Amino acid sequence: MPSKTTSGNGEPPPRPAEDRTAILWCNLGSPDEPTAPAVRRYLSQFLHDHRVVEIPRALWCLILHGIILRVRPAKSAAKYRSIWLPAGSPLKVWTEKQAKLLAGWLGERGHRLSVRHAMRYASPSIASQLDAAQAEGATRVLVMQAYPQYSATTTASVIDAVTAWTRTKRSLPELRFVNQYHDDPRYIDALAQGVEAYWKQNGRPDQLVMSFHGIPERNIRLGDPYQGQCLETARLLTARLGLSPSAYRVTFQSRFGRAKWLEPYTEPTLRELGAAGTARVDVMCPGFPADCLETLEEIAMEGREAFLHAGGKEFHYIPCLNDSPAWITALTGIAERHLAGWPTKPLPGEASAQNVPR
Ligand SMILES: C=CC1=C(C)c2cc3[nH]c(cc4nc(cc5[nH]c(cc1n2)c(C)c5CCC(=O)O)C(CCC(=O)O)=C4C)c(C)c3C=C
Ligand SMILES: [Fe+2]
Ligand SMILES: [Fe+2]
Repeated sequence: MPSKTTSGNGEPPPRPAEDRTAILWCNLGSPDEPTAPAVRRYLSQFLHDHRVVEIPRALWCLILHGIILRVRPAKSAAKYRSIWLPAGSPLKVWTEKQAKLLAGWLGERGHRLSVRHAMRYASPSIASQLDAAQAEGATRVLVMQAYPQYSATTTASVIDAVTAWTRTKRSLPELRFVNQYHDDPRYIDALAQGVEAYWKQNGRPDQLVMSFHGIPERNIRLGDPYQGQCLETARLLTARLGLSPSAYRVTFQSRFGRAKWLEPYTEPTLRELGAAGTARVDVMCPGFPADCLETLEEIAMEGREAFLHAGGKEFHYIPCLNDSPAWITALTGIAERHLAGWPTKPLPGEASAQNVPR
């Protein structure tokens, strides 16, 4: 008869696995290359997500396959080509670098864990990175997102992708989600340091425009907290910078389709400021932790053109947080706060408990 300490075949029972933590650093994702077919694949996955477009399925598939996926890929691919880096899409390059820096900084602070970057659309997918983390022995996963402001269109969609993965698995890691950090003092400080450093080198503008990605206004009416969180980020940042209300604007960009999105829209605001004779405008995008198509092309190229063409004199684009030390400090702090209770450093007496010989 097998003893209580064997698994029934004479072998000792499986040793309780040591808990290992992984952080999943998630962003939106980019096409794999700046070509129309690659952009079509990317947009098809992105725009089939019901969190992103809430139009009834049958009607939306008609519009999507009949018009959008025929016309938009070539136009978007040309825009992607204008910002593409030798190593790939800026969004992907920065997101990967942020994950590596976060791993390094947490490692230097004594944490034993891994950090993987994942993309909601295209690659590397959330499912593939969760598989890889589990294959490495991760029993705990902290999901962090490159969306400081919560929106169902982005944050909830990442959570959907993680929970879709859990439905395919028998043995699940413990999971935690960071849903938002729009008012985290470390995030605000990282933004402020970026602006202050830029102004120290380049002088100050007449107007600072803080441009956030838009969403349909209807989503706000249905309870999405996104707009309020953007406004709170802007309030905290301008207070930290000591700006009076007449020195800045908060705007929303990247409108898609004909429905009413959050206003004021960025590009008309830039035209209005140019036409009103504003000599210099600086634009920053506090909701985007990494530079991407929406900041480098839509703001730094198209926005510049709109402002100058309307009569403005000087346009400056202040880069996103990207790999700034203040941002990696902020990410490290946000991660550490959410890791509480999941020891990633040996606790007094605990290290030996996991090494008791059997
Ligand atoms: C269709 C509706 C869209 C909603 C709603 C939306 C919300 C949303 N998006 C971001 C962040 C990013 N969006 C990016 C690109 C992008 N966004 C949409 C549409 C919606 N976004 C499209 C169709 C595209 C693709 C490009 C194009 O064809 O215009 C990006 C950049 C991706 C890159 O590869 O660089 C980011 C980042 C947020 C934060 C948000 C809601 C809060
Ligand atoms: Fe479809
Ligand atoms: Fe978007």
